[in-house]
Amino acid sequence: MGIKRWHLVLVWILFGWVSGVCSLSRASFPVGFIFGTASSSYQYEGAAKEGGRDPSIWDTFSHEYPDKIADGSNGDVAIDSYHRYKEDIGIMKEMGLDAYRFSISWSRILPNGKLSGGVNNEGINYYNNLINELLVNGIQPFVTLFHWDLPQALEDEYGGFLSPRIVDDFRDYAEVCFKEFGDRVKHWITLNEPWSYTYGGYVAGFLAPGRCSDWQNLNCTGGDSAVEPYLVAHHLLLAHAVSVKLYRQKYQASQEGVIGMTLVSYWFVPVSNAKHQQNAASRALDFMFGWFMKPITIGNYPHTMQSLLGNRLPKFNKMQSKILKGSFDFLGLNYYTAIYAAYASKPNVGKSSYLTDARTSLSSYHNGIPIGPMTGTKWIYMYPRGIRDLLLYTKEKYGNPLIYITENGVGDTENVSSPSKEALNDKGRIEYHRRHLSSLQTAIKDGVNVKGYFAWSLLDNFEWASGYTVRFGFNFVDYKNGLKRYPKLSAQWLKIFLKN
Ligand SMILES: N=C(CCCS[C@@H]1CC(=O)N(Cc2ccccc2)C1=O)N[C@@H]1O[C@H](CO[C@@H]2OC[C@@H](O)[C@H](O)[C@H]2O)[C@@H](O)[C@H](O)[C@H]1O
Repeated sequence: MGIKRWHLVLVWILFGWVSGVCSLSRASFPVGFIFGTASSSYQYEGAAKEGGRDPSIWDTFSHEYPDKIADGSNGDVAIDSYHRYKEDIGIMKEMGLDAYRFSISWSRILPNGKLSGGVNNEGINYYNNLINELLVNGIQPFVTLFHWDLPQALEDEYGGFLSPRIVDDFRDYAEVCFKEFGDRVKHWITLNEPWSYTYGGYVAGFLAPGRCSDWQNLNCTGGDSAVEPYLVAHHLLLAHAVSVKLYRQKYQASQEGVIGMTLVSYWFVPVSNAKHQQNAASRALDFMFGWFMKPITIGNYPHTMQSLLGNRLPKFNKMQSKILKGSFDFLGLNYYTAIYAAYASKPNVGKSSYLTDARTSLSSYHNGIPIGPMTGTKWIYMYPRGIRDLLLYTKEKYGNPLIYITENGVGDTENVSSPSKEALNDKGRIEYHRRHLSSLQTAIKDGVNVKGYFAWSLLDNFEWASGYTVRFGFNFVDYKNGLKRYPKLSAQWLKIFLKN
């Protein structure tokens, strides 16, 4: 019996359906949806002692405590983007990216952190050149003002974000950036992941300035994990709020840009449907995401934090609450992974710490089973559903704000030092991003107001406590041979994704 005409039609329809379902691409997203990559100044620039830049706390931390960095490295040279930004922008253009998220080094603009210390014109020139090169290549700049590299001078003078004095200094720094770059920068992000800066720098001590309670035996440089995290977060929020107020009052009308903050959160999965376990997951979300999202939405901290922390949680006065409330035009959201949350009772021994304040126990495993497939990064288990769940939660709990996914990505820890076929064959990264983009597409269909996605990261770079031992880039950087850039398989995949 010959193939009938209707057989061919059926095969054609089936092929179309299968390829439509399996072949996710730019066309699967709304017209105008922005695709970009993200980076940060200390992780990419290098030129630590060039161009008039003074040290940040990361220069000090990595040099004074090399044992806190997996390979004892630092960002003195990093991947030399300070000198190679034109080449790197050429890579973005070749890949077909729409935008580039980068951060400004505060101590490259204001070397001693304060306006009174003088503006470094070489720093202004560098970022003008970077912004102009992006624009002539049709790439939108999304600019983060603070991605953890605080001027060391402010840490020395008054303890950095431990002091309320940081609020005015941050506002002055922000104003220099609005003034110098705001005619071309239309998307401002005040802070990157205030939770990570606070947790890593003042609770667990693995990020600069490396503070935590002595009794936690984490080899910290001093500190108090029960008090300092809440002070630092309070001042980060106030620094954000006064800068947004300044931008809106003095620059937004003429420059027509928008301003927000980037938060990171795990998605927390309760270990069972029992009420006390669901409450534990909700508390965990409050202590990581709500800690910052509630203040910028309603002007105060989550009730769970207020009731569990009492006087250890600073209070906002009326004016502070007023300028915090609604202090974002868009929310930047960084998502990497999910984690199980279970109820934990108040520890009857030992002292208080952020680590135990939420009365939750967190683990990537439950009954010996991981929450998702392991990846090349020890704390990242693949859980793409979590990006959708976190977005739906934000939509329902916080009034469906405009959101950009400002970071999503995964690192490889294979001990590869040269651009071998194996090193460039990063199928795991393609799978990670494809699955998270598919989940993001579902969230958009669910009505979440998300308008862009930035992958972490364009290039392998200095990964904080992991140094150069973890590679997140779509492009391989050969640290042993002139920092040459090589596209990985994922760069080819993303280029095709963006073309269709
Ligand atoms: N790194 C973070 C969040 C860190 C939150 S803390 C997280 C949880 C965790 O267990 N670890 C690993 C860890 C925990 C304790 C001690 C040392 C290392 C983390 O780093 N966010 C974004 O992630 C990106 C990827 O982060 C890497 O993740 C793998 C880590 O090994 C590496 O140090 C870190 O840079 C960074 O490059 C961006 O600058 C940053 O905005």
